[in-house]
Amino acid sequence: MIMTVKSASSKRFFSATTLKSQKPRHLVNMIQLNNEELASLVNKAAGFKKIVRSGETSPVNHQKLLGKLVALLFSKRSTRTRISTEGAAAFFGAQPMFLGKDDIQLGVNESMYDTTKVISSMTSCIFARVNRHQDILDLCKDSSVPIINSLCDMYHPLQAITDILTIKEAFGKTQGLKLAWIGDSNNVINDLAIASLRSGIDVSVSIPQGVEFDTEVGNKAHEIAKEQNLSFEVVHDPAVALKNADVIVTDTWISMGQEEEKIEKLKQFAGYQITPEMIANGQANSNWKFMHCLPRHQEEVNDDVFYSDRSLVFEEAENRLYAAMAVIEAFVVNKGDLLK
Ligand SMILES: NC(=O)OP(=O)(O)O
Repeated sequence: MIMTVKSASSKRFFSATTLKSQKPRHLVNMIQLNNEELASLVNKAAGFKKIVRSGETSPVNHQKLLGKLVALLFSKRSTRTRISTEGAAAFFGAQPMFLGKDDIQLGVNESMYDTTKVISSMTSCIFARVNRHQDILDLCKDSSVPIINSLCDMYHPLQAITDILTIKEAFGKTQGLKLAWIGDSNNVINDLAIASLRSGIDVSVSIPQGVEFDTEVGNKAHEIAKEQNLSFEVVHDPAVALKNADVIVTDTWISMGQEEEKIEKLKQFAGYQITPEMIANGQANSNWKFMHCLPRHQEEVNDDVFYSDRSLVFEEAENRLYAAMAVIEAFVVNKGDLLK
């Protein structure tokens, strides 16, 4: 039976329930954004950087989430993600609330479903740092406020937005560049590969023999590359990836929670430490720059590269703040309208 809404009070009820049942837009990974949306987030981040760097107070921005809570549901430790998301929340006038794994009932006394319902009922968004990608998907399913993936085993979208901003600042453009990844197959390169291709950057990923690149991400990367006449490849020889590269990137080989694999990983990654000799041997472009999302370990890059004037690592770390601001504005203040 179809019921028509007739009375004014019914109409009010109808619209209120419709509003409440509207699903928020979440930030899961770079696959879910289109090129324009990513570019808009990067431009927004650059705009916030100008505001913050100029020292100007920004009363309009500081009011946008005044009196609201921003939850940081973190089951893993963090320096950059925690500082940048807390800083971004404060910039918009919100109170950031850090909910570490020893702070709340989740996982000990309470299910993810109940926790999600409760946290989202009292906050304006949830930055979630979890172990499994499925946890992000579960949060998205049950949350009434935006979930911002703040790292899971598959993706790290806040880092990818940051990295595109950092590349754009360093080169004045993104189109026409080549990015070489020399390292593990992990959450950072999964999102960075997609974000780079969405920004007009060719991508060459070098991972050791025996390490697999994620199939779904690889397929999507090839699809975007084909659409945009770009190149995406996964190779096992760092010299192949480095040939004509403008941006050279790596990350830890031993992710949080995998510390017991260290000895095996060091053997598997022999020859993967980024050094000036490796870069010269690979014939990177003369204007090459180095990036690393941090924290860094000696085995993946030596000091001569990491602390050189080619290294963008600390600019990149600071840019995390502006990426988090852009994401809060787009997903929370503008309710998922990323082009606004
Ligand atoms: N790059 C990054 O996510 O750093 P943290 O783990 O310190 O947040």
